[in-house]
Amino acid sequence: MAETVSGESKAEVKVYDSDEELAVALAKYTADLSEKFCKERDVFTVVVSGGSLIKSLRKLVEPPYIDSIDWSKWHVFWVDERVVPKDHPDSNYLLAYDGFLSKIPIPAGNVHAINDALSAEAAADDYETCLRHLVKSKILDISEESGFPKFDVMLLGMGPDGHVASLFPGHPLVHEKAKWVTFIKDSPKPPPNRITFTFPVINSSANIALAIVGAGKADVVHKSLGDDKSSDLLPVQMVSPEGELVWFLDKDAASKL
Ligand SMILES: O=C(O)[C@H](O)[C@@H](O)[C@H](O)[C@H](O)COP(=O)(O)O
Repeated sequence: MAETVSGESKAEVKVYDSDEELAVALAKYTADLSEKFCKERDVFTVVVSGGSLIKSLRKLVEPPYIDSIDWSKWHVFWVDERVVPKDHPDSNYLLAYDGFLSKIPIPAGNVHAINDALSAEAAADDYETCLRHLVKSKILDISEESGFPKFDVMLLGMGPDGHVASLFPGHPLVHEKAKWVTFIKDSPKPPPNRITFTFPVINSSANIALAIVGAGKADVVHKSLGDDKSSDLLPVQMVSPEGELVWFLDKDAASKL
């Protein structure tokens, strides 16, 4: 059973007894949104991070969801990507392919990975161009409020330092206001070269799920959801979508709340 802890913002915080229960709930959450957006828009735009999030999505590619979801309507994107070849062990594409994409009947053209032949800077520009085309073709929604693309859902992890996407604490990229996609060449988490969505894009989302497991994240979860806002905001605290934000925590990650 999930316990819902009320956060101080409009975010909903759900705590699960185990990593397994969290994975079941995250699958249902995603499948329910898929049904809603496929009905409303006839497409479903889904953004994933790398890291442990992909493991947390494992129940989505098992019955009943593997059979009930209309995968042909899905368009998949990465909130951040390491600038390495797609078959490199550090690639977020490869992680998602092995854990998720290889198991579902999604059209290859609906999987929007970066161009791994380009430099970080060029790959970021190229990915932004790809998003602009998808806005023109009405696959990707645009926020009337912000003018930035509005994804149906972002399924994100958080690092133990409070980073989300490749937006790290204290890095100037957290303040980017104009670009949709940008690049980083000095990521404190290896590998150093990455591309990342910016906060204006992240925060234009219709839905964001933050899936966080393990005791190693407990301190930062406590800081993020606690009252003490005296120091600079962590990137995860800057996640504040137009739509709904749900934190999915296992009890270890929530142990200091
Ligand atoms: O490319 C990346 O590094 C990820 O996209 C990154 O943003 C990840 O989501 C967090 O670092 C959390 O990763 P963990 O859940 O593995 O700690």
